[in-house]
Order: sequence, then C-alpha cells, then structure tokens
Amino acid sequence: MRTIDWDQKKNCVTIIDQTLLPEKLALLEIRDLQSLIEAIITLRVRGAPALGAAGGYGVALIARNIKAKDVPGFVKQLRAEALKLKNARPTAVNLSWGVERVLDRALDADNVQDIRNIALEEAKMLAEDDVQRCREIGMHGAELLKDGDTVLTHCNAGRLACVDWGTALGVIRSAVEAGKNIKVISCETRPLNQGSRLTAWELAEDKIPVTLIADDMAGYVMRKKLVDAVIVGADRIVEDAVFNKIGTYTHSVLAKAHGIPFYVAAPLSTFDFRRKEADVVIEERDPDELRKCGSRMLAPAGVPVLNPAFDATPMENVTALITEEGVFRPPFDFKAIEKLKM
Ligand SMILES: CSC[C@H]1O[C@H](OP(=O)(O)O)[C@H](O)[C@@H]1O
Repeated sequence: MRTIDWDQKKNCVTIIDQTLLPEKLALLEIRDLQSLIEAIITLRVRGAPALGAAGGYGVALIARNIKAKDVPGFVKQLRAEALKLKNARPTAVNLSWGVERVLDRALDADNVQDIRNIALEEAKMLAEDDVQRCREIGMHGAELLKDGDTVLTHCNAGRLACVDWGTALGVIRSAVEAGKNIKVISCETRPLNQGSRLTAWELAEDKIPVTLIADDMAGYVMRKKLVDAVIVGADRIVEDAVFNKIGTYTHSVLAKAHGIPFYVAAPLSTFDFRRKEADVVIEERDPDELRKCGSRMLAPAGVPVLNPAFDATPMENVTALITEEGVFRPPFDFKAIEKLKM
C-alpha cells in the first residue's frame, strides 16, 4: 500500500490517512483540490517527498476538474488553482517542485485533453521516480552503517513521508536488507508525534527493533553511548542549512558534542539552490497543537505559544548528505550537486 497513489479504477488519488495511525491504517480517496489541500494542511499526507507527489497528482486532479474548453481559459484557471496547492505548506520545497514539474510538462500540450492526460502521466512518473530515488538513497546510506549500529532518528522520514521506502528510514531498511542488524531510537517528535505514531509504527511493521524516547532524552542516550549515528530527513536543503522538523537542530548540536555522525538523507528534489537560510519561510502551526492532546488540555487555554514546524540546522553540523546520487561530505560543493539535478 503506497503512501500516495492514483487509483486507476476509481480515477482518484488515494493517500494513507496518517492522522489515524497508529491505531488505524486506512486509505482516503481524494477527488478535488480542496480535499487535497485539507489533507496536506492537516498532515493526513505529509513529508517532503510525499508532498512532491501530492503536488504532482494535485495538478492532475485540478486539470481533470476544470470545465473550461478553451486553452487560454483552461490554462489560466489551472495556474491559479496550482498556486493555491503550492501555498498549502511553505517550507518543504518538494510541494512546489512537484506542482511545477507536472505543470511545466503538461503545458507543453496544445489542447485541453492532452494537458489532462500528460499531467496524470507525469504525476505517475514523478511518483515512480520517488520510489527509485529512495531506494538509491537507501543503498548509498546503508554503506555508512555497520552491523550492530543503533541509529537515532527524529520525526518520520520513512515510507509514510515518501511514496514508498523512505529516506532516513530508507537507509535503515536498505542496511537491514543488506544483512546488517540495525536498531533504531525514535524520538517521539512533539507536538504531532510523527516519531511515536509513524516511525515506531513503520519499524514495528517491518520488525526492525525500535525504541521510543521523548525528544528531551536525546542527550541522555547519546551521553550513554547508545547512539552510533543520527539520520534525519529534510524538507528543504539550502547551501547554508538543512530545514527539517523542529528539534532536528538540537539533535545536531548534541551529536556534534558527542562526536556522533549526523546524516541527512534526502532526494535532490529537496535541494533549493536559489535560496539561503534567511530566505526560507518556516511554517508556524496552530498553537493548540501544543496546548492540547486530542480533547485533553495540556496548558491553560489561550496561553501564548510558539509552534514553528521546522528549524534550520547549519551545514557545519552535518556530517554528510545522503542522496540518490551518492553521499556528499563537507566542504559541500553545491554547484556540483546542482549539476546532478539538471
Ligand atoms: C522525508 S521528508 C520528511 C520530513 O517531513 C516532516 O515534516 P512533516 O511531518 O511536518 O511533513 C519532517 O520534517 C521529516 O523529516
């Protein structure tokens, strides 16, 4: 079951509704842009590569639902709706990358039906590419791990953050597939608990040993020498920083202090060669995500809250970038990496 897919029979997008995990594994059928945007904002579908695929399939859904028959009117509406999709979540570059990739390819056509057909064809190709890229990331990253290693990870950068396989967890899956015994320490990742709800669930499903800890315990396990490496995913990689789930920066500082390698696993679609850290918008989410847990109040109603969804880890804290093109170590040659993305 893929995290996000196109159901040919039902002619709609299907996503695993991640807000129901770990209690329930269920597919949600998405037939229009509004439903897709709602699913992205509420993290029913989430994770940079999965958002890339959501962006691509979203363009196909929009194109299918526009009624205009004249090409200029159709294209104007398609672009306007695609912009709403791009803006659903600002930090992960993959969402806008997925929208632009499918839009650019579809708009090469000169009639409405061809635009619709090419949009869906390209969205499906984008999804297949993602699975292949994650496998390649896994293969390159697995070489960094030795038999018996324990890896600390944060949030969820597994198959639930991608179309399948995963990036950070893809490295772990590939190492296990290569016969290495790998254990994982999964940080719960407040406030939405992607680490406890999703990563722990994924690894338990795959029978990969996983231990859940509170985010604040990362320093404790590192100082106890229980961690051989930290591997995280990314939402946007710029020349001077890696944007990832809030709390990632803290782990990078702790890893550096304890001489533990800090790896970032991500496809080239997550690299943004046009911006620096200062240019990137960090999504600020609903304060009630901290004030409440379900219906239970965890804080006084209305207490002021800071709830950035991501933080920036400076490149000097990164031991290596693991991509489908291989492993890159400092000093990072972004010009050379950019050429590989062409
Ligand atoms: C493989 S990218 C996963 C990346 O996305 C997550 O954020 P969110 O759960 O808000 O989509 C987190 O930053 C993960 O590292």
